Parts: sequence; C-alpha cells; structure tokens
Amino acid sequence: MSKQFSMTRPDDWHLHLRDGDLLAGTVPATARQFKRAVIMPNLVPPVTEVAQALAYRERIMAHVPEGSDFDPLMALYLTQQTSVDTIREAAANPHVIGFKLYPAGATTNSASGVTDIDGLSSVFAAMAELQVPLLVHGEVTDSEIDIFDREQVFIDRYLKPLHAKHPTLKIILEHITTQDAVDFVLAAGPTVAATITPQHLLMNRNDMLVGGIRPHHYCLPILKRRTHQQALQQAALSGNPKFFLGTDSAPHAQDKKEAACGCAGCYSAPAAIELYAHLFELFDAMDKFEAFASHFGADFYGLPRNQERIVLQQRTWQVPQTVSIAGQSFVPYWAGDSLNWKLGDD
Ligand SMILES: NC(=O)N[C@@H](CC(=O)O)C(=O)O
Ligand SMILES: [Zn+2]
Ligand SMILES: [Zn+2]
Repeated sequence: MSKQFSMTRPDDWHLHLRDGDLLAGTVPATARQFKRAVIMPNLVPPVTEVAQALAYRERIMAHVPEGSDFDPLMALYLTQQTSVDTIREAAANPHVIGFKLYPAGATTNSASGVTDIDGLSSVFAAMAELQVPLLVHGEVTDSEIDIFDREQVFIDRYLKPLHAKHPTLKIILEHITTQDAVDFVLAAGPTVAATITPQHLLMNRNDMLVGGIRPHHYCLPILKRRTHQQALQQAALSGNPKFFLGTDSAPHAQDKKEAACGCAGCYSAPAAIELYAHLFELFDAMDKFEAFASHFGADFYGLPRNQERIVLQQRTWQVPQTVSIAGQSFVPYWAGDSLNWKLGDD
C-alpha cells in the first residue's frame, strides 16, 4: 500500500472563481479539496456591495457538487467610493469575509481600484473597529516603478504607514513575492499576515523567462529572483502562523494566455493541495504542512478550524495538459509535469 498523509481539510484564503459558465469548472475544482475559500471580487463589474456578493455566492453555490459542503467566503471590492455603511453591512453578514484593496490598474480587472489610500482613512478606521479584514494586492502601479520593485515600494510607501495609523486593522498581504514582504509581515504586529501561492514557492523568474517565455508562469505580482523565492519558502516552512495558504488560482483561457499580450494569472486549482504538498515534501517538512494549509488561515481570521479530514496518497501523477470548461481550453499551472501526492483514490 502506498504511503498516505491525512490532514484537516484545508481552506484556500485567496481564489478567483470567475463567473457565469466558468463556475461549472472552477467551483468543483476547488471544492474537491478545500472546505472554504475567499472568493476574490474582481469581476466586471466588480463586486462592491453586499447584495452583489450574496448574489454571486448563490451563483457559486449552484455549482457545488453533491456531497460537498464547500463554503465560499466573499470578499468585497474596495473602491474610492466605499462607504462606512457598506463596511457595517459587511461586518454583520457571515458570508462576507472582508474587503479587497486593489490599487487602480495593478492587475486583472482592477480599473475600479483605489487611487488614494489616504482618502479612505475613515473606512479603514471603521474596518478596524468592526474587525473587518483588509485583503491587499500590494503593488504600486506608477509607470516609473520597475515591475520587479512594485511590491517592495508599495510596502514602504503605503502599507507601513497604513499599519502604523491603524494598528488594530487586520491586514492580509496577499500573494507575497519578496523578502521585503516577509520582513514586513514578521516585523508588523499580530494583526498582519500573508498568503503565499504555489507558483511563488515553486518557481522564480528564471522558470518564466529562461529558454523561452512561459506565459502560464506569468502572474501578478510577477515571479521574482531566486533569493526572494527562498525567503518565501522559509516563511511557509517556518511554522510561523502569520503565513498561510492562498492559491490565487486565476484561470484565463489558453488563447488569452498564449497571446502577444497575455493575461496574468496561474490556474492552480486542478492541483493546488498537491502542489503545496510537493513543496513541503521537497524540503522534508511534511510535519509543517497541515498547519500552513489548514490551521493558520482560520486562526488568523478568527474562524473555527475544519473538523473533517482529507487523505493524500503518495503516488506519481501528471497534471493534465489542458482542462476544458464551458467549451474553452485552460492550461493548468504545472501542466504536463508530475507531482508525488494525489488527493483521494482517483
Ligand atoms: N494574480 C494574477 O495574476 N491575476 C489575478 C488577479 C490578482 O490576484 O492580482 C486575476 O484575477 O487574474
Ligand atoms: Zn492580486
Ligand atoms: Zn488574486
């Protein structure tokens, strides 16, 4: 019999499910492994109000497979117009997890994002008071700042002052990519944490650019140099509860990725928990895996840990070259490559 690894069912603290026909593929892909997921609101138009989030949640629930008790936790899109009333309404709704800050223009569908962080001070104060978390895409968008420096500059310019001004505001720095982000999270108070994606743990910019350009490894914030990758690996493997799982699984159709101007985002959901297991095993740190994947995120958000368990089997399998959703082809992250752990019996 092959080796098995049993763990508390994990949660994905950063996920893009998209909308419409695509939910038929994206929802089951995540629900097979995760109990809960934070659903990012960067639709067109963005999900800015509680009523919109609840309607989106219903569309998601319609695609949850039989027998799954998948629970989507909805993030609202923070705009320059977000009101304190909306914060209050969100705080009172158990299906809403927090607000997502996208600097305007930073990433996919972020045109409605925030242009003046200082101008939202009363909103942040209300969020701190009501303990509504702020989820942050931490990159500046100024054209004169190099794309590889955009996270570090955002931290120095905006995040440090924001945390200093609102020390009780819960901040999750999403999909961190640099040593600077790790250092910031470590130095900040207990209200600050970070999610880390599989691609930023398993790859650096060489994997995207050496020997030919690999559009399926292109996401934002962009992969950084190897020393930054190593800092992220250290953080994830350290057992520090400020760092936890968030895939940032972000599907774009194959023809939108393999294009002269390709979209940013890696579709990791088809192999997400297995990708993280691969990383932890690579570093002989499976003893640290369950807490990173299944405990620390829930603890930080103040939610109960999941009760049920999943079992990974130790066997080699290949991530499919493509998956089809609603008649469109998607290339999963790690397509065609092997992994040594597989969830379930299939
Ligand atoms: N990460 C990405 O590269 N893309 C995400 C948006 C985001 O999380 O920034 C997407 O929605 O496609
Ligand atoms: Zn983002
Ligand atoms: Zn994202």
